[in-house]
Amino acid sequence: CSVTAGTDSIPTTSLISFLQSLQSAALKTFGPTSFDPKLYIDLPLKHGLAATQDAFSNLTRSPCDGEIPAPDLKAFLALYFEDAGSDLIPALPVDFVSEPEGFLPMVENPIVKAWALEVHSLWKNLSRRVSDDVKKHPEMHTLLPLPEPVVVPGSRFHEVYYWDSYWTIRGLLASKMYDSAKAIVHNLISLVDTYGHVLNGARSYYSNRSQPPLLSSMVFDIYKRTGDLAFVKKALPALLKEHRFWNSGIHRVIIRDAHGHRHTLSRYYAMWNKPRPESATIDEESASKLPNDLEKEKFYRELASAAESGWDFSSRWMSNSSDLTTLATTSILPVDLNAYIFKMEHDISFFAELLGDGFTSKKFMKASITLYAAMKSIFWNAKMEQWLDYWLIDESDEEEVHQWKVENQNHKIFASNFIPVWTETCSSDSFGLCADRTNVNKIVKSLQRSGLVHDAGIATSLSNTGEQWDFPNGWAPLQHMIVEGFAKSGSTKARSVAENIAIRWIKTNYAAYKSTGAMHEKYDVEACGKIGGGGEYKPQTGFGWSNGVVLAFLEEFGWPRDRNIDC
Ligand SMILES: OC[C@H]1O[C@H](O[C@H]2O[C@H](CO)[C@@H](O)[C@H](O)[C@H]2O)[C@H](O)[C@@H](O)[C@@H]1O
Repeated sequence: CSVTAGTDSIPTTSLISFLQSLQSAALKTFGPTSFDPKLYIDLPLKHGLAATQDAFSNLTRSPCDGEIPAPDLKAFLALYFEDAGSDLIPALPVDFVSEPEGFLPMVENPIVKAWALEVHSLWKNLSRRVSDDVKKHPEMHTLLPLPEPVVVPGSRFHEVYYWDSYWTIRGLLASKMYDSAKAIVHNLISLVDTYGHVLNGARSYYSNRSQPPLLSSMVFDIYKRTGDLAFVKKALPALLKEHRFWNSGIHRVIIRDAHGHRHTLSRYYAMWNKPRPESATIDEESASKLPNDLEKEKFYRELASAAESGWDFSSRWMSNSSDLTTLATTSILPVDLNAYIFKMEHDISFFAELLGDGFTSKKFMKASITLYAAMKSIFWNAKMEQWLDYWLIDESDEEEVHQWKVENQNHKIFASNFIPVWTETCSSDSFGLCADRTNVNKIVKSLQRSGLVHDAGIATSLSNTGEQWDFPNGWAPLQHMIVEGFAKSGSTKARSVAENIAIRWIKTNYAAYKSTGAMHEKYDVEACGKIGGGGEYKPQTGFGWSNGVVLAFLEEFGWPRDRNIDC
C-alpha cells in the first residue's frame, strides 16, 4: 500500500515493514552496543523486495531465539543492499565558489575569516542530488525523490530535514548561494504538493508528521535578499496549503480564556501510533513496561509527535521528567509552534500584498492579529515575563472547548519560552513587541535571570534528564532565534545582550572545531568548546544548522580585528 497523508493514521509501506524486521534481526545479532536502528531503515534495495524478503526468510536462524549468525547476516546485507545514504550522490553546488564576493564584510579578524571560509566550504560536503534510481524505482528506497539538489544536516542525517533547512538557508544566504537556497525551498514545496505538508524529513517513514513550520520564513529571507517575486509566487499556494495543515483537524485546539473569549491554537500531533520506523527497536523497548496495546499506541503517538516538534526528546513534553513513557506532547499547546504559525500568517499576508492579492493579505493579517491576542492570553505570564506552554489537562466540555486555568501553564523554564521574541520582532512592526520597547527589555532581564544563559550559550532547559533537548545542551536554532529576536528588537540593551550570547556561541563552535576538526549538531553550554550529548543516538557532526548559524551570526555582528576568538 502507498503512503498517503491527511488522515489520522498513515499506512506503512511493505518496504518499511520489511526493513523494520531486518532492524530487529540486526539488533539481536549485533547487540545494542553502537547499534543505530536508522541505518537499517535507510538501506536501498539492490534487488526487488520479494526476492530480498525470500532470501531473508531463508537465512539460518538459531532454533531457540531465532538469532541469525553474524557472518550470515553480514553477507546478506552486502549482497542485497546498497549502503545507507548512497542513494544521495555528492554534488558540487552550482553556485559554490571558494571565496564569494562580499563574503562576511564585517569580519575583520583574519583567523576568524579563514575559519568562516572553512565553514563555508562545508556546503560542498553536505550537498547532494537524489540518485536517478530513486526516481526510477521509488519502491526500492525509503528516500523520497526530490526535484532539485539538496543540502543535508550531516552524518546519520543523510536526507533533507524540514526545520534544519531554515538555518541551512541562512548560512547559504551568507555564502551568497542563492540558487542553492531556492532549490531547498522548491524541494519542500514539492513535498507540500504531494503530501499536503512538509514532512519531518524526505523519507517515506517521515510522512506521518511534519516539523516546526518555517517554510514561510525561508521564503521571506530569500525574497529579502533576492527580490525574486516569481519565487514568492511559486511558494504562496504551498504556504496556504501548509497553513491549513496546521490549523485544522488534529492539530487545532479551541480554548476559552479567563475572560470567556475563545481562541484557536495549534499543537503537535503525529498521524502515527506505532513505533517510529527509524527508531523502532528503541521505541519498542521504551514501551515494553506499559501494560497494554492501547497504552503503547498512545505512547507511540506521543513519541512521534515529540519528533514533529523537533524537540525529540525533552522534559518539556513529559509529566515526569525521569520517565519517557509520561510523554504527553499532544496534550500541550506549545509556545514556539504557535509563534511560528503567527509568523507564517504575517509572512503570507506580506507575500499576498506583494503579489497584488489584497483580499488574502488582509485575511492573513487579521488571522495573525487574532493569533497574537490568543498567544498573549493563553501563554503570556506577566509575573515571569515569558510565554509558557499550556497543558491541556482539564476535561474538555461537550463542545470540546478547553477552559484556560493559570495552573495549567507550565512554569518550568525552556528556551522555547522566548521564541516569540524572534517571530514577533522579525516580522511585525505595527504591533506586539516592536511597538513596545520597554517590554523587550523586561524579557531580556527575564532571560538573564532564567538560569538558561551559560558561558557557552543558551541551554535548552534547566533539567538534566539525559535527553538531548534538555540541559546542558545548547542548539544552534534556539541560540539564533533568541539572539536575532533581541538584536532586531530596536532596543540597544537587547542587542548588546544578544551580541554577547552570539560571541560566546561562535567561540564555542570555533574551539570545538579546532579540537575535533568538525562542526557539531549540538554543544554543551557549560563550557566553551564542549560538545553536546544525551538522547538516543551518538552526537553527530557536519552540521547544517550549526554552520548556518555561525555564518549568520558573523554576518550580523561581524568580528573586529582585535577580538580574540579563543575561549
Ligand atoms: O532518529 C531519531 C530522530 O532524529 C531526528 O531528530 C533530530 O535530528 C534532526 C535533524 O538534525 C532535527 O531536526 C531534530 O530536531 C533532532 O531532534 C528526526 O527529526 C526525528 O524525527 C527522528 O525520530
